[in-house]
Amino acid sequence: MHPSNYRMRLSLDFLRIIVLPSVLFHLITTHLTNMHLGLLTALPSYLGFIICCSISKSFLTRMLQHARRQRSGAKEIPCVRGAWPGNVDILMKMLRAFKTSYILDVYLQLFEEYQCTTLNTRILWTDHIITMDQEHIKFVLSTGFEHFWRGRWQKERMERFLGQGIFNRDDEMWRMHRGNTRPFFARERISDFDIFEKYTARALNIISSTSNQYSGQTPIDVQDLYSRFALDAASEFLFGQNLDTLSATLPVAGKTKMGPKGSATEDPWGSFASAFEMAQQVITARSRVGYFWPVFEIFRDKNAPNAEVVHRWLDPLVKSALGEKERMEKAGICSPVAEKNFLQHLAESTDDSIIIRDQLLSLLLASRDTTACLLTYVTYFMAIYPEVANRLRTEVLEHCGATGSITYEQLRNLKYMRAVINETLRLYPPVPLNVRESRTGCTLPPSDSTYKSSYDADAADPRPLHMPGSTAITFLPLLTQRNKELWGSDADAFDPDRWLEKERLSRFVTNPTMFTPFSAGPRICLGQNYAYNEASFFLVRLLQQFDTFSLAPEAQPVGSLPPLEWKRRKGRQAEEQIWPAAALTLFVKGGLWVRVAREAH
Ligand code: HEM
Repeated sequence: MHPSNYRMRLSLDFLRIIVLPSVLFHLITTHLTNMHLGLLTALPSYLGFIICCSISKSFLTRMLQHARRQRSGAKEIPCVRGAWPGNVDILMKMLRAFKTSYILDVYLQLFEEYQCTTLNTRILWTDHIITMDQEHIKFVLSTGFEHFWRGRWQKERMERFLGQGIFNRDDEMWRMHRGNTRPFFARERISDFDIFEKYTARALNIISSTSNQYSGQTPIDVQDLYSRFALDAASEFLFGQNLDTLSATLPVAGKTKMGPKGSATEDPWGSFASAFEMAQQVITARSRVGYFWPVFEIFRDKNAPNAEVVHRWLDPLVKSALGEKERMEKAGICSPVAEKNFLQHLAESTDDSIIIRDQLLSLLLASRDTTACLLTYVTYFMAIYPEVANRLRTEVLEHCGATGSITYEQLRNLKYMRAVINETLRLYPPVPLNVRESRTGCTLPPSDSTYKSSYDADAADPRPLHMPGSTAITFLPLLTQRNKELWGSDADAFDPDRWLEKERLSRFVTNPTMFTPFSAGPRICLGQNYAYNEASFFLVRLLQQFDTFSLAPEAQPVGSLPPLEWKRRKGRQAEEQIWPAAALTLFVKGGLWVRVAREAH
């Protein structure tokens, strides 16, 4: 069934779970037993039979899973035991926590409670695995790649927005996209910094004029600015046209409303950004509700209006690329791949405008929100740790001077800059959680060492674990990358030196999958080096011009400052001065409002 047809899927489930058992019950009572049910007894009897069928099916599935486990010598993934049937209380707790708790804390609490790093939440009797286990994440992404795919449920949630793009397809279609996209991230393409130079200059001009360079009085939402910078640069890099969002209306401190992620401006660009972000929020909300989300969208696909706004921006670009291709074909001109941009190359590979548009949108999503997130959190750290900004600036001035062009080699020599970027990606990975689905049942390797010395005998049991088939697995790099067992007792602290000191770095060198901000295995991020270059380039220019960054909490929109109760909790949340939140990618709720200035002359 096509993933966009979620209503049909729901109807078939209704038939399977409710209608079929009812028909069966009717046949049994009327034809086999000649029972006559009165009005009062009919409803509870039918209901009872339906529930019995579901319980029997669940029991049978568990028996089969047990047999498979016995055969493979694997143990069962520990299961959350809620107080209410179907773990409904756990579902309610999670839904509440997603609104007010620190990012992913609700999962961390479950892992701590059950003393394990992989758990089955079994909400509404449906297996759903969550993991922060480094070994299991490595298996899902890399060593056991063939056992997993994005799967039916994820496609169903994302179809209306991301359609047939690379993030929403598996197998043949994914391979086609990956093969088409990879050449555009070759070293020579991503080391040409002209595009970064152009858009960095525009973004820094905005900072200068908005924040009044020498006094830095006016706060600016840098998360919004970085999103525009990343999108404009990516649009020129990918399809040779600038979406020119840096020229559109900017958010104004104290006056701008809070959008789905950060600030929301009221102009055509604002409506695009809002729809783009809202679509991600809708997908996230669907995954939180789980398998039954279509029940809440029977009459209205919540992503239809968002997709429409976003498509309205992209469709003319696709049309023009297909038109250009036709003209070139008629004129008998065939230019080599090296001379084409990504959109032209995509148009060469297919005439299907929907596939082209979906892939274009996927790449815009990949490049805008992730890079903006990285730059936003680096700026946050420079604001709360001025010594980090000073050390960065000293390195920049030493290797790149105060002006002049920047080369790939110069960026490579900025060791402290790379350490700051990595440390930011460790604590705030732009993709903090992700989901896959098992194709068939398989065996996960034994858990990592986190709870090996636990008092809980089951946690210390070194056997592998049985992963049921057709089951979703949510993995949480943000928690793995803050795991004290892997990173040491100071795992929650921002300390770029852990990437520079040989002994501390050896933890990661001997075990690289404890740090996977760009994912791992066959689906590893294609834009990794592009992102490192872009972020480093931007930071060099930023630090050549400015040296002081300070948070402006009074400019944050109402409801976007961290709740006071976080102060009483352990870990980073106790000292957090912003509210990290996630909707596919990580962001700062309400935007990151800072004053940027130049004190030194
Ligand atoms: C700091 C910046 C970035 C981070 C942290 C990041 C992270 C990731 C992650 C975690 C994935 C795996 C997603 C999944 O499998 O579900 C991914 C995939 C991908 N990323 Fe990035 N990304 C960044 C920047 C970029 C940029 C700038 C581009 C392109 C302009 C890009 C293009 C892609 C593509 C095409 C994929 C899909 C790969 C596939 O499925 O085969 N990324 N990225």
